[in-house]
Amino acid sequence: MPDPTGDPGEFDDALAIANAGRAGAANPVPRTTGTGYGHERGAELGTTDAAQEGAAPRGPVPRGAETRGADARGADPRAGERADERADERAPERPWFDPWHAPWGNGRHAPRQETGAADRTPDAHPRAARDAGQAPASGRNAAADPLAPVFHDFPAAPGPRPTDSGPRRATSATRPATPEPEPLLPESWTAPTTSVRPPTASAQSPSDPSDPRTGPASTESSPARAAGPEASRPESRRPGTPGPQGPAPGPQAPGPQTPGCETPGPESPRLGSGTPRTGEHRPEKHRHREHHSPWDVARAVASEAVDGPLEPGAVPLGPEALGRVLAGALTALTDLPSFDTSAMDGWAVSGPGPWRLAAPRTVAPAASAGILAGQGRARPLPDGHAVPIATGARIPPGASAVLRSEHGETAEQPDGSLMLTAPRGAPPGQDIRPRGQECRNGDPLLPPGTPVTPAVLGLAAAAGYDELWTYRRPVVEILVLGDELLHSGLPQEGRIRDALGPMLAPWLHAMGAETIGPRHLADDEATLYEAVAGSTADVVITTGGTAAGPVDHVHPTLHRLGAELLVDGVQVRPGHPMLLARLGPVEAPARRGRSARRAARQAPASVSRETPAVARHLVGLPGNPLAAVSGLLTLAAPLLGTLAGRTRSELRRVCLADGVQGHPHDTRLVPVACRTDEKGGTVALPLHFNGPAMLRGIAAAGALAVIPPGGAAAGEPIALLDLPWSAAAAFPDTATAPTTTTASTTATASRTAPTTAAPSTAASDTATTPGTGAHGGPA
Ligand SMILES: Nc1nc2c(c(=O)[nH]1)N[C@H]1C(S)=C(S)[C@@H](COP(=O)(O)OP(=O)(O)OC[C@H]3O[C@@H](n4cnc5c(N)ncnc54)[C@H](O)[C@@H]3O)O[C@H]1N2
Ligand code: MOO
Repeated sequence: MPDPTGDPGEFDDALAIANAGRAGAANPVPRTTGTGYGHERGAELGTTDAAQEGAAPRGPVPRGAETRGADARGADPRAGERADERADERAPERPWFDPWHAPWGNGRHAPRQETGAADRTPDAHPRAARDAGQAPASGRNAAADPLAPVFHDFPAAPGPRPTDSGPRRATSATRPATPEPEPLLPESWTAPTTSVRPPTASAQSPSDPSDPRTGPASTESSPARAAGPEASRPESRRPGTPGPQGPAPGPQAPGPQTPGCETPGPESPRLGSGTPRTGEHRPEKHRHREHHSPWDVARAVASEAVDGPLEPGAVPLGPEALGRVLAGALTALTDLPSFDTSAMDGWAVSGPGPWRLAAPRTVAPAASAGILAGQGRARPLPDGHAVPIATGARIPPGASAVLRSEHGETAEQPDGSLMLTAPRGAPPGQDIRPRGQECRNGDPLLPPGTPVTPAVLGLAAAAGYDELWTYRRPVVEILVLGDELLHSGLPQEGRIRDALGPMLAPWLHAMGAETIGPRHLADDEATLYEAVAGSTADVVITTGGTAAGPVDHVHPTLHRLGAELLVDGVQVRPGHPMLLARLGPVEAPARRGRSARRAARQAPASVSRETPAVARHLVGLPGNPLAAVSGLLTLAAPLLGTLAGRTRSELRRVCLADGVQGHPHDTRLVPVACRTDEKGGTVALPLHFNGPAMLRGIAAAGALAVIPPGGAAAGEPIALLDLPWSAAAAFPDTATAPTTTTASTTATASRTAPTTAAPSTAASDTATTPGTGAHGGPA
């Protein structure tokens, strides 16, 4: 996990390992310093316990029943595209690198030829240079450099590499001039809703299943279907529930991704509003321009492709609930604490001291002699008496305070009894946690739409829950396409390892989904058709085959299935061939099984018992691995976020530590690592190795920066797509809060989540964090 605090340490070590050191600045943040981004009243008054708990000072608690405490709760576009796309595939400057593999594209180096690089890859390994006796030209101990060549060098001094050899293309020495502005949302743009290109002849010819390179046509891991929860608890154990839709995920599209202030997004195009455009007779490059959706529009379309969350159900309080989203408010089922409780080991005392100890012969408050946690109601304590008591035990009726064991002195009296004295006294209410201090029965604790975290599980248990009413997790079936893919061992004979199969399932889990697969399918249209048509998942994710190559079967298959293309290409790099299609529905109850139907029947009255047939969707991810990640975050995450009931939030913005070249027309998604600059602000460091086929940058990243067409300069605030395992994604409020105080960072913390009025408990114990949904983070 990236360190959002910017504390260098293990993470930077990981970066260094990932990138094998770099001749350059030792610390990227200082290096960029000059780039301009600088552009019932408390019962525990005066006690340590009160301070610990943040309880408001409390006044005297009258002697009597324990319940009294309860009241106190108180350039050439094409050339530009290619150059830009590859600008960041470069290896950063490492003198031991073969010049073919040296960095380029930031104005300092000429681009390498595509073919040369692949052929000479082995030379690029640092070991090759070591073996050849080469030393880093800079004289810098690169191995000791904790900071990595993943970091961008832009802007940088122009000039070709003197050691460059082989054919080169000219590249601009500086960041390319911003191209003529192309609005992200052209007035004429409408969401494509038509079917797809007709199947090609090649696409229709079945592949040979016995092709040894294909491997098994359908290797399936054990399905992990969403089993509807076995709800068996009384309704009184469920939180109140919202309407059938639950918390409406905010429909707002994020604003245009222009550098600068966050601006509200335009009304996103509604599904079905588009003029059908097939462009089937046009060359691919022209068709592309017409069909491709602006990036933020594509996200909005994906988010709104479904009306709302999947059906809610009761799940036991435990791992099964973790990561789901509350379908109703979490309401306290009890006062907390549910009785006046001793906060300390010591003595419960009644009135001002000294006190006669009710348990004679006990100098220390031994367990056998006093009131222990877990015991029932104790006998009333008469005025002027004390009784040993343990932390967590019920305060006996009549007690006015708790005196800590270290604050009392006992002395034996001539009659053999023990007297307890307190040199500092025992003010009423001291070290008593009054009943209802944290909440009263019925108080709202968390709003619907709150993701279930470990802490939520703990709170729910404390508040009396045995199970939680949550939205069902979306089930995603992963279909990995590509005859060239190997599933173990080293790449060989033109075949490569499948990088997406191992990556997607855990990534989807981190996004709150359940998965089936990955299934590895041969490049064969019939196989793909059967797999998609037969899938019972809410969402099918395919990898590869989205383009127009001879074995790219996704479009023809969707055509055969009569699918409705909601997004057919996105103006984003990498990943522009990504797509989103609506498949025919599968009748929901049959699909979801008995337990889900039972859960639907047991829904609280406020929730519709009808389980509507929900359309299934297919997200087509391009085969290039980083392009697939781009598609995952652009299309799958918003769709799954809505299905899971997550609330959308605006993307946080963080200033770039370095400038990033932009694509002339398209949004770029560039892996970044967040760091703290010298002013204490969070900055996003663009990482190298961000080419479409590369995962090295993203593996060291905490987020993807959304770079608008034309690029972004150092110091510009840039929207981030936080990766689901980054702290910022999981806890967007906490992650962005500190940045509001720095000039170099802009935080966006607005929420569409419903909020819960904080219960009127003691001061700082009242914090209720609404809208922790991180849909807008990773989504
Ligand atoms: N004439 C055009 N060709 C291509 C265009 C274009 O606009 N016009 N776009 C390129 C871009 S950009 C991408 S991205 C790819 C997308 O192609 P597909 O989605 O059809 O993907 P494949 O062709 O199957 O694979 C592309 C690439 O990725 C490798 N791959 C595939 N699956 C995996 C995996 N699971 N793990 C690792 N690597 C994988 C595959 O071997 C290819 O190298 O189309 C371009 N072409
Ligand atoms: O880059 Mo493609 O953009 O490799 O999806």
